[in-house]
Amino acid sequence: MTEIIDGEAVAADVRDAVAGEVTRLGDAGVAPGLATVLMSDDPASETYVSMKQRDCEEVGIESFHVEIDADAPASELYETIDDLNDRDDVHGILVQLPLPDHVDKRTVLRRIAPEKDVDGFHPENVGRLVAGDARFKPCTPHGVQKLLDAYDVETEGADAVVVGRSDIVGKPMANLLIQKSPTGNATTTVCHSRTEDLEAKLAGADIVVAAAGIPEFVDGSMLKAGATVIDVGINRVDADTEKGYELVGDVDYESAKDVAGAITPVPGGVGPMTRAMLLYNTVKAAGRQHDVEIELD
Ligand SMILES: Nc1nc(=O)c2c([nH]1)NC[C@@H]1CN(c3ccc(C(=O)N[C@@H](CCC(=O)O)C(=O)O)cc3)C=[N+]21
Repeated sequence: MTEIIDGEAVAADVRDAVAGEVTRLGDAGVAPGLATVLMSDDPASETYVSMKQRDCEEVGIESFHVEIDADAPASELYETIDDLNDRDDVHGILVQLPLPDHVDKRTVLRRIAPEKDVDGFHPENVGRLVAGDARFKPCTPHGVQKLLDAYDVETEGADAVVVGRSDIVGKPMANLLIQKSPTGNATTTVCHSRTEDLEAKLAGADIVVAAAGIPEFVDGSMLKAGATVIDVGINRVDADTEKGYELVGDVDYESAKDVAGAITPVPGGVGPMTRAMLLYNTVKAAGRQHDVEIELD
């Protein structure tokens, strides 16, 4: 029987643990705060940011939201970041991606104080992750790690294939999987758009992390029987539904679910975990900024 990996349930456990730490911070006189910055008219981005605010409310984290006109000059975003960097009540800062074309992402990500970079995208934090001394693990790969751990998926000695090489998911995911740690020690292959024979790479994979951003890119015929399949894709495709779209992953769920040993659904898999790990990083950030020990593993 294929196990369906319940991201909502594991995320709820993470939120419970985070809420406990919010209480501990409160006892120490600290109210953890997360700032979200949205500079985009994209409806999906708006949805994600409002979900993050709702999550904060649920666990008792203060949330602050700044919206910047998508046509505004980049300087407006820089000034916003500088202000948030200086504020004592803001412990984490998330600038929602993607940004408009006239705004240089690298410059923006470097401007966020590394201590408040709860996405883990600042080059200093990327470097620390690669060096095995992460300050903040990026939320999506960290969430995947938590899912694997919650379902006792053995990574040590496993052959893992990450499909996708983005800075946000593919690269940090591969890094975590190869690290010397109880949730690492996997032999990891990273595939991408220029990979010659994806099928051959996937055929031997015990763990597949699909993060290519292409709807239903991986299908069941490519998988090894019993593989653990983690679907990071959250693609909105046009459909005859109330909203006018439906969410599909990077994995063709119907064909994959009978071959896989365990699989994450979309929605309800990795997405809720990404949001939960953002709360986790925010509480960690607040603890460090106020010298309060945070007990989250
Ligand atoms: N600076 C930055 N940090 C991010 O972490 C970041 C970002 N920018 N830009 C966009 C992506 C995307 N992302 C999602 C997180 C959760 C869901 C999520 O919870 N999805 C639900 C369904 C959501 C729905 O119904 O539309 C699920 O999969 O069950 C989706 C998307 C974070 N991102």
